[in-house]
Amino acid sequence: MNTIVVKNYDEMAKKGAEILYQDISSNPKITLGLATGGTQIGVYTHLRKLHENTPLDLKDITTFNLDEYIGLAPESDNSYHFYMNKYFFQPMGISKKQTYLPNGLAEDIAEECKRYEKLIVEHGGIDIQVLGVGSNGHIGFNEPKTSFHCRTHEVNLAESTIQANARYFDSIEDVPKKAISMGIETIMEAKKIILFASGSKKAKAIYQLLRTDEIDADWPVTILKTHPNVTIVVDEAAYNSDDNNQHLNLENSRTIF
Ligand SMILES: O=P(O)(O)OC[C@H]1O[C@](O)(CO)[C@@H](O)[C@@H]1O
Repeated sequence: MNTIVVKNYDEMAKKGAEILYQDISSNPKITLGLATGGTQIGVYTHLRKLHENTPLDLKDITTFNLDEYIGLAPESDNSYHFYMNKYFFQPMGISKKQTYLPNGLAEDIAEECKRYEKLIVEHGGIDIQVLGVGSNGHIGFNEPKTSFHCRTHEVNLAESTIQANARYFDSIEDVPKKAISMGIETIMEAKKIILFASGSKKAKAIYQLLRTDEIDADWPVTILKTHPNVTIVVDEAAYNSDDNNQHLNLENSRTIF
């Protein structure tokens, strides 16, 4: 794993945008796996600025998102369809036919999950998967104890995830309790993974990833230790918890301040 530690959220976002800009420039037919959440807003904002300065050729890229809430229409301003249009697709000038997200309104969710998996395969798989991490260690919406072998599937969101996401909704009752998420196996098939984390709320998850040798279903993010090409861009607050300072295990990693 290549670990890049930066000062704060803004530095994480800039570094992340630079990496993505480089990867997209070197492969105009790239298939990107994309994430949502507060972590990625800065990354997408900086990527847009780089694109405005020196435009990328984006007409042949394809994107697949990690997840979508079940029961939210694409027009709902809390849906991940809405988020992606607002922060990425529209500002970058990416057309609808290049982008895929799970349909949270599908009548048959199991069928929708199969359809989504098939689409990914038909596009030759994901070249670069962007990930955030939940404070409970989830990747996509794969909550603690999810099988490492699952493919795109229906998820019951953990109570801590519902609480964490409540900040975007009028009330906690409005937060969806279910989602469709790419499975851990689906994520792990990406050729390259780049994970972003910022803030002390993510420190426990980052500790489990960087400072223990275990691959632990209680911390889904720990599966990334088995992927051959992972870059982690993390800020000091997410990297430097009290626990993190005690057990340094930085083999195979490179740290830049
Ligand atoms: O970036 P946030 O808002 O902390 O969310 C963490 C992660 O959880 C998710 O919302 C669930 O997929 C991701 O989109 C995000 O990367």
